[in-house]
Amino acid sequence: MTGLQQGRGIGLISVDMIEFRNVTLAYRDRPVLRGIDLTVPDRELCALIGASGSGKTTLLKLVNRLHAPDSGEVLVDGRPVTEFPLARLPGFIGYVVQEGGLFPHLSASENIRLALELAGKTEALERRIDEMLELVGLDPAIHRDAYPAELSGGQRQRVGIARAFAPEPPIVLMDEPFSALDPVTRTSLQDAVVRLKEAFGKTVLFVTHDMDEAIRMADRICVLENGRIVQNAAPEEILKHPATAGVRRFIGKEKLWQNPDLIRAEELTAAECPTIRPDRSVREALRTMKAFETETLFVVSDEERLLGRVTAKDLRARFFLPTSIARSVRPVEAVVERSTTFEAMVERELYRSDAPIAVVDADEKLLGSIEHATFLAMMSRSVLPKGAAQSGEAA
Ligand SMILES: Nc1ncnc2c1ncn2[C@@H]1O[C@H](COP(=O)(O)OP(=O)(O)OP(=O)(O)O)[C@@H](O)[C@H]1O
Repeated sequence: MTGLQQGRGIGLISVDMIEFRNVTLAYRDRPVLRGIDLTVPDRELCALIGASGSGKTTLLKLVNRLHAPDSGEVLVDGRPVTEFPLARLPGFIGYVVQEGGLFPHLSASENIRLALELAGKTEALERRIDEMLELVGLDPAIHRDAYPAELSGGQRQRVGIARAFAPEPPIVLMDEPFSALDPVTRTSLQDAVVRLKEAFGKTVLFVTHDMDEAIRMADRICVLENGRIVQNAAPEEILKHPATAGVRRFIGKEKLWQNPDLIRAEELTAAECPTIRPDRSVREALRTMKAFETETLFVVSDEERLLGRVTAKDLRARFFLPTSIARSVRPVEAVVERSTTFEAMVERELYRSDAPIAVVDADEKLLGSIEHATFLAMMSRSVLPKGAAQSGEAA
């Protein structure tokens, strides 16, 4: 839902986009942000990532005016943030910090109610509070009257998230909200935020140190180094083509392999994939197999469309017959499109057969094949369910 449709009463806003235009900022003459140009499109989650001191938090705080740039502009929906009345910002921009940033003297429900009231919401507050607590996985009957000191770190964080999203602000800023949490709570809250963002259509700017978190949650990852953006791209692009040595180090060597949803069939496809036409003789097929040291050949039409495959075992039985291979062509069990992810291939349990996997384009033209050994090697490098990897090795 757009700002206009929500009728926030702060002008004719129709898109919830954040823009930084050539923003610079220095603390006591020490440059912290050096010419930042960044657009966070409507409804996207952008993760700001970078080493400690690279300027992430400072950049984030420019949006809700906790800092002001020395030069350049910060725009929300094309309007400088300085035009938005400070008093209305809480209803317009949600803000979550580490440990939730709750008011300690207010209960969970009072913390959320205050955010709703500041945003000018007056109706059905109690129902809204309970709904929000439930959305972040807290039981209102147990937690609504608890004070922050009576909640665990993860629960405080959940209340903080509920409070930020409760007024349905079009923009949510999150500053390392999960860094103090154990991995299980962390994952569950990461999923909760992505769910809330999708459900309410929010634009989220999210500061993190953790590349796994960024990959899991973000539509775009913006890497900061020393006050400059060195790369701003989709997680897949960052993993496959890190722009600088610094980004590469930040990602770590194995990160791509740990994200099988980002690896595509075409990247595993062997360049050399011998094929044969269906009118060729059995002898020719066997000769080709011998030359390429393979036990199977894909059969393709003159237009390179995949028709099936032949195996050496089947053909040897017909060796003395002066016939074409046409009658020995069998269907290909495993066919994937070039963009199919490795994760999807594992879900289809393609590791169970030792036949090569055919990779085709949208017109079913054969592009190449993925060897069984390549598939298994990938599985052993990836963090896939152990059972899957083991049964693959046994196949
Ligand atoms: N109020 C301030 N006064 C002076 N210097 C500051 C102030 N706030 C931040 N800095 C400096 O600005 C630089 C960037 O700080 P910032 O908090 O934006 O970095 P960050 O990337 O978010 O770091 P971290 O990951 O450690 O939170 C740091 O060198 C910090 O010391």
